[in-house]
Amino acid sequence: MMAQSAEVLGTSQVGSFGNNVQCPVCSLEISAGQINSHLDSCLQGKAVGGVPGKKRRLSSNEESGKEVAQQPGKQFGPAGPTFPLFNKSKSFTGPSECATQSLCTSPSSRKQGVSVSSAEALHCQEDDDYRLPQHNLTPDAKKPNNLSEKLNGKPLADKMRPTDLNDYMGQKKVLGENTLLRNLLQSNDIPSIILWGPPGCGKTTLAHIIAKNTHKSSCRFVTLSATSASTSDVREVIKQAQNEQRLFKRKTILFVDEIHRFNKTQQDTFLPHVECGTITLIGATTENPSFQVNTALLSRCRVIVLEKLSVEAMEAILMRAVGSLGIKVLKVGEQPVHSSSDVSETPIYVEEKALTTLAHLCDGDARTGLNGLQLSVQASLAAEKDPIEHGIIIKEEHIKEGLQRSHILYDRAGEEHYNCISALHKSMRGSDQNASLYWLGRMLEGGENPLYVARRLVRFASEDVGLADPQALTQAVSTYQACHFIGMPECEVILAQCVMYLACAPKSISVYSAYNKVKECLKNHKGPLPSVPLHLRNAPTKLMKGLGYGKGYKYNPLFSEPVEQDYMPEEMKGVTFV
Ligand SMILES: Nc1ncnc2c1ncn2[C@@H]1O[C@H](COP(=O)(O)OP(=O)(O)OP(=O)(O)O)[C@@H](O)[C@H]1O
Ligand SMILES: [Zn+2]
Repeated sequence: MMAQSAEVLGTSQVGSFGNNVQCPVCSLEISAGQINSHLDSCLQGKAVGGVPGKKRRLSSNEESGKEVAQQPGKQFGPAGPTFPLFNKSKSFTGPSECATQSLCTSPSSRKQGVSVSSAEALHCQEDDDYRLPQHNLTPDAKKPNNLSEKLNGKPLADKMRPTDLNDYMGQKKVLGENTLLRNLLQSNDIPSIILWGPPGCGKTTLAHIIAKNTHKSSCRFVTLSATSASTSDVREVIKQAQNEQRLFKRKTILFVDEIHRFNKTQQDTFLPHVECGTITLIGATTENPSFQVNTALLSRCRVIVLEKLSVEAMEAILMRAVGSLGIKVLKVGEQPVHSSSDVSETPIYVEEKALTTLAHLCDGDARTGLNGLQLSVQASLAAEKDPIEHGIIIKEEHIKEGLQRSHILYDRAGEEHYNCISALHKSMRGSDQNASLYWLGRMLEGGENPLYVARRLVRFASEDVGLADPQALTQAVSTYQACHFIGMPECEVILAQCVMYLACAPKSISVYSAYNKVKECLKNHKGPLPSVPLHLRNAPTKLMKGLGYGKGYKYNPLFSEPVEQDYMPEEMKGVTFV
C-alpha cells in the first residue's frame, strides 16, 4: 500500500457546521476549539473528541442518493466513503493518479456517462512513491503475464498518462529549458494558467503534473468539468478552498476542464478567489480563450499555448506504451527471434513502420494514437487464434484497420477532411443518395465539425441545384441554422435530411456558370472599364440632373408594351452570360 499521509485524506469534507468543524481525517464533527488537538491525535491514528452520536454529515450528493465513490478496500482508515463533488465527463483516475490521490473511484461506483472524480486531495510528499506507483503501467512496472489482460479495463491512453515531466513528450516551446513555465515549475510557484491546445495534446496531463510538482508540502487538487459542473459546485469548491486556507494554510489548485463551456457568470464566480490566491486556477480549453474566456479572468491567468503533438513526440509516446505492454519493436527487415526463455507466452511484435504510420495518422492527438494502438493490438490478438511459431506481428495494415474500425481514420485538418467533403459534393451532384450519406457519415463519425459540412451544403444548393429548385437554398440555410442551435450528435439527422434532399433535387448550374462567365469577362477586360450609361444613373441632385444623369430612362411600369432600352454599356452590347 502506498504510504498515504493521513493528513490528505478526506480534505474534501472539511466543512464547518455551527460551532462544530468536521475533521478532515475521520469526518467526525469536532467542536471548533478542539479541532487542532483532535487533528494532532487523529493524524497519529488515535482520534479523540468526536461529538458522540454525531455522524459525518452527508454531502448533498449522498443525500440525494447520487452515487458515492467508495474507497476500494479500506486501506485509508476511518475516512470511509469519499464524496464525489463533481461529475466529470472525463475521468482523471489513471492508475498513477490512484497511487497519488487518496480518493480513488472504484469502477463499480461509476455509471454510464457520469464518471466521478471526488475532490481529489493530492498529496505531494517528499517521498518518491508516486513516481513509480506499483500498478502503474510503465516499462519498469511489474507486468501481468497476459497482454490482453493488460489491455482490459481503462483505455490505454488513461493508463499511460505520464505522471512526471520526463515522460511528458513534446511541447518543448512551453516546457523546454529556460521557458517560463519550466522556471515557474521549478520555483514551485504556479500562477493561475489557462492551457489552450487541441484535443489530446496533453492539457489535462500537464495540469496533473503541475499540481504534483507544486507545493512540495501538500496541496489539494480539485477537478471540475465545465461541461457538467453547476455554479453551486463552483461555490462549494470555493468554500472548501477557503476552509483549507483558513484551517491548514493549504492551497487549492482547481483544474477546470473545458473552461470555455462555463458561462460568463460561472467564470465570474472564480474571479475574486483567483485574485486573492485562495484558488490557483488551471483551466483547459480547446477554444481560443480570447473569445471564450471572460476578459477579467483571462487577465489574471497566463495563457499557455500547447500544440498538436509532433510526429516525433507521438512516436515517443507510442514507444513508451509499446514497451509497457511488453511488445517488441521490429525494425525494417528484422526478423523476430524467439528466445527460449519466454516459452510460456507468445511473443508479440510490432513493426516500427506501423508505429510511424500511426504517429502520422493520429493528427497530433495522443489519445487517438494510444487508443488506436490498443485497438490494433486487440484486433491482431483476436485474429491470431493459432499464433504462428514465432509469435504475432502487428503490421501497418492492422494499425490502419484498428483506426478505421474506431472511426478515427479521419484527419480533421488534413487531407482526409478535403477528400471526404469532395466525395460528398460529387456524390450529391451525381444524385447518389447512398454514397452521399456514406461520406456524410464518414465525416461526422470522424469528428468533423457539422457546421463545416452545413456550409458546404449551402454552397451546393446554389452552385449545383440553383434555379432548378430554388427551395434547396432555403433548406440548406435552415440546416446550417439548425446545426448551429443543436450541435452534435443531434444535428446529424438534420444534415442527413438535407444531404438526401440535395442528392434527389434536380440540378442546374445555369446561375453558377453564368456568374463565372461574368467574373471571367471582368478579369479579361482590357483598358478602362466602361462607364455606367447615363440613362441608368440615378439623379438625386439638380447638378446631376443637369449633367444628364437619368436622362432618357424609360420607367418600365409606365409602359404597356415591352420596353426597348439598353442596360449594358455601349461597348458591351450583345455580350451574354446566360
Ligand atoms: N505530451 C504528452 N506526453 C505523453 N503522453 C501524452 C501527452 N499528451 C497526451 N498524452 C496521452 O494522451 C492522453 C490524453 O491526454 P490529455 O487528457 O492530457 O489531453 P487533453 O489535451 O486534456 O485533451 P482533451 O482536450 O481532449 O481533454 C493522456 O492520458 C496521455 O496518455
Ligand atoms: Zn479526526
